[in-house]
Amino acid sequence: LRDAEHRRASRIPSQFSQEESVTMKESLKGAIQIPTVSFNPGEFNTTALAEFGEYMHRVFPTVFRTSFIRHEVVGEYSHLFTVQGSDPSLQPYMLLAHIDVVPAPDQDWEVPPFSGLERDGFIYGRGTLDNKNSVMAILQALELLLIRNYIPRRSFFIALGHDEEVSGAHGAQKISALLQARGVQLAFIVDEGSFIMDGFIPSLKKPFAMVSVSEKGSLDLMMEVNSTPGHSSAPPKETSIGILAAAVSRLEQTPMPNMFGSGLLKITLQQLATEFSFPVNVIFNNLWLFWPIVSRLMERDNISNALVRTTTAVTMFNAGIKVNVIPPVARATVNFRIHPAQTVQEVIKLAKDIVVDDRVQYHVLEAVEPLPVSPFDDRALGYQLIRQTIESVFPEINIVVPGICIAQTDSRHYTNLTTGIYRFNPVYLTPQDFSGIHGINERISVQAYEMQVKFLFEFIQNADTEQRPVSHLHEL
Ligand SMILES: CCCCCCCC/C=C\CCCCCCCC(=O)N[C@@H](Cc1ccccc1)C(=O)O
Ligand SMILES: [Zn+2]
Ligand SMILES: [Zn+2]
Repeated sequence: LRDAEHRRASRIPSQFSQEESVTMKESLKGAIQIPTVSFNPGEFNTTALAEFGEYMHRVFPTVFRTSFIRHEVVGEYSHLFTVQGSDPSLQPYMLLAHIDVVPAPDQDWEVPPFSGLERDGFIYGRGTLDNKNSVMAILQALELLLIRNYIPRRSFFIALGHDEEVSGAHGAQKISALLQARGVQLAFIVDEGSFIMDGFIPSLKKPFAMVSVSEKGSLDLMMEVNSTPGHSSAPPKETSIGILAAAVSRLEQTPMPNMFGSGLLKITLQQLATEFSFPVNVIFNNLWLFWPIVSRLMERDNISNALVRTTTAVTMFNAGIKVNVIPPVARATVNFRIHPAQTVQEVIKLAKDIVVDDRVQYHVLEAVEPLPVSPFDDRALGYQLIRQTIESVFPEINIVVPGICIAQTDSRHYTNLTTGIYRFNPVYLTPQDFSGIHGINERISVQAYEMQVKFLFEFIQNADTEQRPVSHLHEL
């Protein structure tokens, strides 16, 4: 008990000076200005990635000169930090983020995407939400803690991948293998993949925090139709293009089954019920009765639809060689995002059953099963630490709920090291902000970024506990 009291007394308050606040936002702007773009698997801006490594040394000097922090470059441009805690009996955890960004053509942006310009309290640029905000906030929080002479009790790792946007094969996958070879097992991981949701449910005015405890899988299915080439003046009834177009159209017109009944979403909505007024609260509290209506309503919007089913997106279509030649081959690639209650094999079978055309051949280009659901009960240390930290840093947030990440994250490469994978960025996100991720005018407010640093500053200290924190939010 004396130890607990001592720790409480020696806790470092998350207050930053004016000068520190200015420095942290300027450091983020500098990070945005380095165009660490991933174009295709194995095709990166290596000059920018190397520059980013040097930049981290420059803006976080204390992190790099601290004796109990080991820094390693993995896969040429990814970074692994091992922060040695003072108590080896506590199982380590890991914070994840990625350095690379998707391309951003200048066109349509209000400010150039790699300018890091500040306008009306927002920092604009590619990576401000996905995911240089996390890279910089993690290291910034650690730098500020170290300056205040902080020594962690619990060891932790920081893994910064350089190719998340094109698979993570050279970064996260290599770091994962390295840690496995060292016999590391983690208590939990925190990665990107969810936010404090603001305005995503029309009848819910108050924001809520969603911590994603699972993530959808994916399947890139290439469909191919071959036909005999010839002169276009005497065409066959159907060409390879026509056959394939009809096949992909059938896929688009026939959504995969609604999995609302067998998913985590029911728990998400049940836990959210208290936030709604009558009659929605009654409906969400009695989903055993109302789930057919709710699941239908969720299909209406693209984002909530993505939560209830495996989605089908025809993303590539290539065919034809000349205006007057019957095309010998037509190819289309369909990107399915697999609901956690389904498997890759089930989705392939469903797709074939929808197309029902023997002339179509199928090639699996890439397939990833959905990730298992990480524990989110009262004993789940990672989940409860996130919840506790939200409670102290964002006291205005009434509720923290478990959810599903509709995209994929680098965390999928670390399932060998832990069963506790939590995806959460402590940043408010509106549907408009969401459209900036991989879109145009991606931005973060200066205040939101400082709150993210504050969250991590608190979280790292909270993780020094040996017990799971007691949850005060949302008692069932
Ligand atoms: C009732 C609750 C409503 C809540 C609505 C939830 C809305 C979703 C909001 C935010 C989710 C943001 C996720 C951001 C993470 C993006 C990660 C990403 O883009 N990953 C890539 C990885 C990848 C995969 C395959 C090839 C290359 C890259 C991706 O998934 O495409
Ligand atoms: Zn990302
Ligand atoms: Zn991304």
